[in-house]
Amino acid sequence: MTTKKLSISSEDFISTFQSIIENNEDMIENLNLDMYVFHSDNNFVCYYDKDTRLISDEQTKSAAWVNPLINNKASIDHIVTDSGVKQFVYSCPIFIDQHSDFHLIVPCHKKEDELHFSLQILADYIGYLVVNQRTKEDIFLKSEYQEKICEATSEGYLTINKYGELTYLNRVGGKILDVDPKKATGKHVSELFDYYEQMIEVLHTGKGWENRDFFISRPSRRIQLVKSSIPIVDDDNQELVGSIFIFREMKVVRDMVGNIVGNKARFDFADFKYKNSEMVEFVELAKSAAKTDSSVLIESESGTGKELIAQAIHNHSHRCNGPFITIDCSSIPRDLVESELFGYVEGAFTGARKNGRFGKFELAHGGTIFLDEIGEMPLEMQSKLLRVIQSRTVTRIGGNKPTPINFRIIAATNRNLEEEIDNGNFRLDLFYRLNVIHLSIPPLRNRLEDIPILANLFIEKTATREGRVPPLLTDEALSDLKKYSWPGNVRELENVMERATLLAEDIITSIHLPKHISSTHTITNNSTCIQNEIGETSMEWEKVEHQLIVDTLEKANNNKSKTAKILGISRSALYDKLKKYQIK
Ligand SMILES: Nc1ncnc2c1ncn2[C@@H]1O[C@H](COP(=O)(O)OP(=O)(O)OP(=O)(O)O)[C@@H](O)[C@H]1O
Repeated sequence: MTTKKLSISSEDFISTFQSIIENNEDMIENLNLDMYVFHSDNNFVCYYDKDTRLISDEQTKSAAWVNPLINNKASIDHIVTDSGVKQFVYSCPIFIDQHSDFHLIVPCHKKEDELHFSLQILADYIGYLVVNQRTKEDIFLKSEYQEKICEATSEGYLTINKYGELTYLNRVGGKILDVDPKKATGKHVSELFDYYEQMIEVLHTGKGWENRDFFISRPSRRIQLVKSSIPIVDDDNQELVGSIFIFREMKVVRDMVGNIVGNKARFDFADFKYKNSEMVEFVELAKSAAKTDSSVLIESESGTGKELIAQAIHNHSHRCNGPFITIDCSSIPRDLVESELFGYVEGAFTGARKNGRFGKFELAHGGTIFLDEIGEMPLEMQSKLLRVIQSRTVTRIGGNKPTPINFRIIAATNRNLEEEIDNGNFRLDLFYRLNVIHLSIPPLRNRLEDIPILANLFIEKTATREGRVPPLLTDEALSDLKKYSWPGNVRELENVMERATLLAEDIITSIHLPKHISSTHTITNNSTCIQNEIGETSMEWEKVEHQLIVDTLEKANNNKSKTAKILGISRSALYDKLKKYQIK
């Protein structure tokens, strides 16, 4: 085994030498000798003057005579000093971790084996103290570093010894567990925590675990923790000496996940544009719904702004700082709905992730859960959802512990749920639970006065995105927009205006609108001619758009959210386009 060489400076050496002199005054006085210390590279380190009893690191006396004495062996030599005096010199290597970095050189008038023996003991003692001092400093520094790291982290750290006694708890840990680290240290975990059995289990099995979740009862509250445990084994005898526990509050983990996944509501009521009096009433009702914590059911046609209103309600409610979790019940594969909503524990089914997974309900803790297209939810899931709403708890698939969740539900559908109930597709009891506050957004065809404001909003949005001046919407085009029935509501208008803005230069006229909306082709020969021209231009545009979508999809590895983001359109707009161009 190679010994690691301890690096030690002359300054450190002198300070250790100094403390030996001070602490062993009698012995040093008895020796009554001047002492030199040299480094193995023949450099002078320090000198102890027996008369003044001081150590000096200034080479006041020439010591060239000492050079031949510096070697790894203890020796006694009869030499002539620089001043011409003949004397014996004892040379004793000072071993520091088996390396003789320093040498104790002691001139003396007569040769005494016993004295040489005592000096070698002194040299060994110096070596021992230097190592000891350095090790103590290293250990101190290491534990200081470790403590500083543990205190600076946002996670809770706790250590127990092999007897199950708490040996360390950091400040964050103390706060999470509602325990004073100073008072708790030294106590057995069974006196401190109600989940101590899992902690002791690590000491019995010697096996740690990662990211398990726990519920613990504290005097003031019940909290859910995510915890990992690392057993500590003594390298020398392979004995288990304790365990470290690292933990976080689940709430913090959820917030973190939420921030990464982007579970935030973006829209506010100010983003909702309208003029129509029915809409004024609707928004007032939605605003008062925001002040309550009751479930809301929004039943409206597709594209009317249900999600926008759900986000605005959340942002206007006392839950505005909590997560806003959207679940699109129509897009989750049937057999994945349960795990998406409620999560699962490790080993719940083949292919289940190690350590299990959160469900969307858990992620919504403290916030709002938006169940979009609730009418598409499979019947068997409806009863599970009802249970969750009633009990306000979620049990992960394969688990047996219900987790209390604080959430508010806003559900939306473009189906007529009462009809679905009559047809046996929707549970009446779930409908009652969801329909505490009922909201319905009027379809766009019933609020023509909203068309100009919305059309201009979308023209501006597209032009800004393209870095252009927004084109002017002509009365002719506006009149066409008002005549159309808008089955796809505001979303359809948004797409039409986006397309028109891209096709037009300074003004948007009828010719920039899709054939089924535009009146141009029915008016004059001249217009028909223009229509034909524009028809070709539109076809050109569609070709370009088609290719653009295909290329972007390829770039985004067929990830639709990413593709929609790159193209600067909503996911649903992308789906519409995929359908339109029959892109699989
Ligand atoms: N009054 C409005 N003011 C501004 N934008 C609106 C308004 N209504 C709808 N929108 C916009 O229309 C688009 C469709 O809205 P949203 O997705 O909320 O509709 P939806 O009713 O949830 O649709 P679906 O039923 O298909 O899920 C969004 O881009 C939204 O911002």
